[in-house]
Amino acid sequence: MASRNLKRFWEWGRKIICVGRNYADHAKELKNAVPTEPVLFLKSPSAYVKEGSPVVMPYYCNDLHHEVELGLVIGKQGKDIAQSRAMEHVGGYALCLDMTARDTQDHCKKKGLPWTLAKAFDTSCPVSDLIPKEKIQDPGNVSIWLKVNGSLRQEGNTSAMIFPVPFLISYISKIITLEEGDLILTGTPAGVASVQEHDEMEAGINHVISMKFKVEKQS
Ligand SMILES: O=C([O-])CC(=O)C(=O)O
Ligand SMILES: [Mg+2]
Repeated sequence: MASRNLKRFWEWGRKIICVGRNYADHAKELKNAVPTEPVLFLKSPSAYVKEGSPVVMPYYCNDLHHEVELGLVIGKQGKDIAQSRAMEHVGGYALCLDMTARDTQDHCKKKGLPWTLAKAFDTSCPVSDLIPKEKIQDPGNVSIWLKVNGSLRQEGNTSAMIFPVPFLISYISKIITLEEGDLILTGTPAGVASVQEHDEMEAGINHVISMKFKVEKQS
């Protein structure tokens, strides 16, 4: 039994584990090779932001990108989880944005540096409310979309993931123990692009949830 209510998982201060390049169309649009193993990175728990508060572009960033992603909220602790049991560890879902300082990431890639400044800054992880597990019958067939100022920028289906959800949970849990309240971001489909100060991003999962966030610049 959960000791706390998973409904406010973003307040738990737990890990945010992100999968990169999990859609071939997105890997290609950024001229990255399609991976043969998952690409993993972390966000800080202070990256969480909820509807009503803005996404704040860091002072060193001049090219902030949106990435809409399906999030898996872990409901049960586990290590070395078999793929066949992976879904038992999912307590629910969340719609997430993996906000990325793309210019900073390009710099880090060229210099062989970690992506922390590009990916883990405060407000880099806008999240929806918890989506109850039963509202998503199959995490391998979910349509996600994102608009900026009303124009559609990203539209994808999780069926296009290179590494599907049970594989990701099993793979990650061999390396990092999954705990209740952790969040896994499963990667973004194609269409990532820049947002500017005062832009409004709206993202959704058809018939399930939608959310809006304004962009501000750090002073
Ligand atoms: O920054 C990137 O392109 C990697 C990533 O997060 C994703 O594919 O979702
Ligand atoms: Mg991403």
